Amino acid sequence: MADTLVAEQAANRTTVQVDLGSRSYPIKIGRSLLAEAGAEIANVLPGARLAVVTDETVARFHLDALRTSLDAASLDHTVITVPPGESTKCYAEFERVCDEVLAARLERGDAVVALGGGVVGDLTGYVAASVRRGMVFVQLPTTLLAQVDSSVGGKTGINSRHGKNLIGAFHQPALVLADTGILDTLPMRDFRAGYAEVVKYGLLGDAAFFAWLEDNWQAIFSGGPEREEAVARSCQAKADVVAADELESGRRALLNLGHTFGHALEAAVSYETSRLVHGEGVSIGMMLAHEFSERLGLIGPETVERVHKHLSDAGLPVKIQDIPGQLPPAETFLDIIAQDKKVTRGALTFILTRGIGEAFVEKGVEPALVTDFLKEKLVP
Ligand SMILES: O=C(O)C(=O)C[C@@H](O)[C@H](O)[C@H](O)COP(=O)(O)O
Repeated sequence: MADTLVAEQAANRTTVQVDLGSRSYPIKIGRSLLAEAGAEIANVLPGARLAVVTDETVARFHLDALRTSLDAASLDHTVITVPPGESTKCYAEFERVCDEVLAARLERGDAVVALGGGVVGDLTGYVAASVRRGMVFVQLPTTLLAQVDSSVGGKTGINSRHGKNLIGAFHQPALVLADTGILDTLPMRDFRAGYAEVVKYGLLGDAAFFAWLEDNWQAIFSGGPEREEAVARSCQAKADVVAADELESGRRALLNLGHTFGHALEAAVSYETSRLVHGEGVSIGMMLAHEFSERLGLIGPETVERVHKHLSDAGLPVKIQDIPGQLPPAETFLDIIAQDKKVTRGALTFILTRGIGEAFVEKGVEPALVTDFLKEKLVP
């Protein structure tokens, strides 16, 4: 997966390039990048005006630093603040942010800038994709999850009452700046949740990376240089997949490992982040994908056990019972899964695996098999 590595190392910075022809863009990774955001953005978008979208929590910690940097680069900007949490990915906030961008009279060639985690990035990207039929989009991800996954690849969108991310567009950013220094102050629950997406890259296509994570996860958590390496390797893995299949007509679906079950779990708790955040859903979802693969005779118990051990060593939830409170029956999960974007002509699609690093896309999975499996997994 890393054979097209195009990373430049300079002054403890790494640049991973997402190669998409005229829509190619760099992901810059390293400490203190937020303080340089003004200069970086001015370099890519000279003279642009900006709408910075952020949430109230991120604004409290990081907005001043960004504004100082934008002012120093003479970048005229307005700030739009949204509430924190998954419920912000909704029609009402989408409408409000679009209207505020228009009220600020930004032009198509001006930029909408996401300062925040996955929720802010997904919502802001969809605003950027929609206002004036497509404005320039810049990602300043402030969580591990956003730095290794959601800020890269151009999936933008909001949730619907019918499911997660069901309304959206592919709209690539022009620039991603991942300031890894910000992760020092990220709450541990959010760091862990982001780590689930890091593990995903190993599980889906890079057994050596998974083994490296088994050896180095503590250094990643404690902020050693392994952290930057994990972010860069994750971004490179994602960049390779996205460059090969931008619009998810095939291989990109591998990035959805753990997400079919995970999204259903998030919907089942009505996106209440006190019960489950996205990365936790992905962790349980990846376990379920491995257990389901075992059920289908694709892998043995030792593989399931290895994945279970690593995720639980890292403090991530690994079973449905780790989610507090009541959950709906298996049939309700099936209804949610039937709305998944990977469903083709009514056939359920899952990302399954033949081993660590050997995930594959399986179309036409028998619904009864999934229901029976979930019934068992839901037993308290
Ligand atoms: O970028 C992708 O492609 C992914 O599937 C990455 C996922 O980790 C991410 O959560 C994505 O937003 C989920 O996509 P969706 O199409 O299942 O909504």
